[in-house]
Amino acid sequence: MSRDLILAVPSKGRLQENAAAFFARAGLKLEQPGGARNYRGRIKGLDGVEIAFLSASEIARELAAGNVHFGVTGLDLVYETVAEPDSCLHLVTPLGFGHADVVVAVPKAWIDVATMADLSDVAQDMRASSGRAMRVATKYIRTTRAFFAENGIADYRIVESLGATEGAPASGVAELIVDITTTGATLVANNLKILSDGVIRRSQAHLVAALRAPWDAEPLAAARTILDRIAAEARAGRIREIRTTVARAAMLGHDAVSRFGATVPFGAQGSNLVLHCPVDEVYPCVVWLRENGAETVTVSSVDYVFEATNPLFAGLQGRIGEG
Ligand SMILES: Nc1ncnc2c1ncn2[C@@H]1O[C@H](COP(=O)(O)OP(=O)(O)OP(=O)(O)O)[C@@H](O)[C@H]1O
Ligand SMILES: O=P(O)(O)OC[C@H]1O[C@H](OP(=O)(O)OP(=O)(O)O)[C@H](O)[C@@H]1O
Ligand SMILES: [Mg+2]
Repeated sequence: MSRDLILAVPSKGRLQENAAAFFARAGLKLEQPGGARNYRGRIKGLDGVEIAFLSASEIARELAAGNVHFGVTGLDLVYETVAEPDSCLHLVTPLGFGHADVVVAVPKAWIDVATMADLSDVAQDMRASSGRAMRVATKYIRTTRAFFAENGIADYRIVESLGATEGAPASGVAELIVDITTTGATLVANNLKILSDGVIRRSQAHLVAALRAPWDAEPLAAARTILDRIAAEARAGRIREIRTTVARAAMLGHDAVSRFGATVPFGAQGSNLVLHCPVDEVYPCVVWLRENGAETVTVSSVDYVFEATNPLFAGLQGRIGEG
């Protein structure tokens, strides 16, 4: 039996390119031998990992079943597809792309309807006047049921919609919709508005681990490598490296920690000072260094910051065995 770690990556759609770019930035180049129609791949130069190219919603299902160890998919799909995600999945880290909100949207023409409480009144009025249930078009069935129940709305009917959901109210298939939106352009084009308390979930792509997957020593070791690289890339992205030569370098380094949240990764040696400074604090830190006698200060981006500790792997390790 294969002892490989199986990593599921979107094979198409919005998340595909971003996912491949994300792993590449972490030094993990996904290889798909045989082209886009081959649904198995590897990571260049890293043994013990098999890539499964699947659709984003399939990835959520495969994670819940424990058929893959890691997967990249949207939180919207995780919560829609999996009954009790907290018991079988571990969210390793958000990935900073694939942002979309799952929302309740109604026709703009409903000027008196702005909140979920108003929508509850609509459902009652509709039942009273026509004897029919209010209809909600969506593919987010589990998500809709849970959110409507939380808001005390019970008298409605879901019309399952697998595409072009925003068109449902205009075509008379449903009164309102639950769907994802990113720019809002599709809602506007279809004369729909989001209820003020109708944002059900803010979603983005996550790296997710399956607690029920077979976490033998080999896949666990591969996970450590992958997460080491991802953590190093993420750390590097949050800082810039500041270099200068200055009198009292050790003391200034010490002060920079409390003033700017910087770190002094290699300690101060003589008058050489190297700081890792949070991106937003870089310029204030440079100004302060010059005020304290530094003449030339250089700032550069760093590709990776590897540390002895790996919080992403520690987080995963802490949960394995729960599934
Ligand atoms: N503007 C967006 N529209 C759609 N999905 C988005 C958007 N932004 C981010 N996403 C994320 O991408 C996920 C996958 O959407 P996508 O449309 O790529 O898949 P799909 O082709 O619809 O998948 P399937 O065919 O399995 O239904 C969404 O569930 C969401 O998490
Ligand atoms: O707020 P916006 O930026 O306009 O994006 C939202 C739209 O994008 C998605 O559809 P997609 O294009 O993925 O088509 P699909 O319904 O076939 O998945 C989603 O279902 C919305 O319809
Ligand atoms: Mg889509």
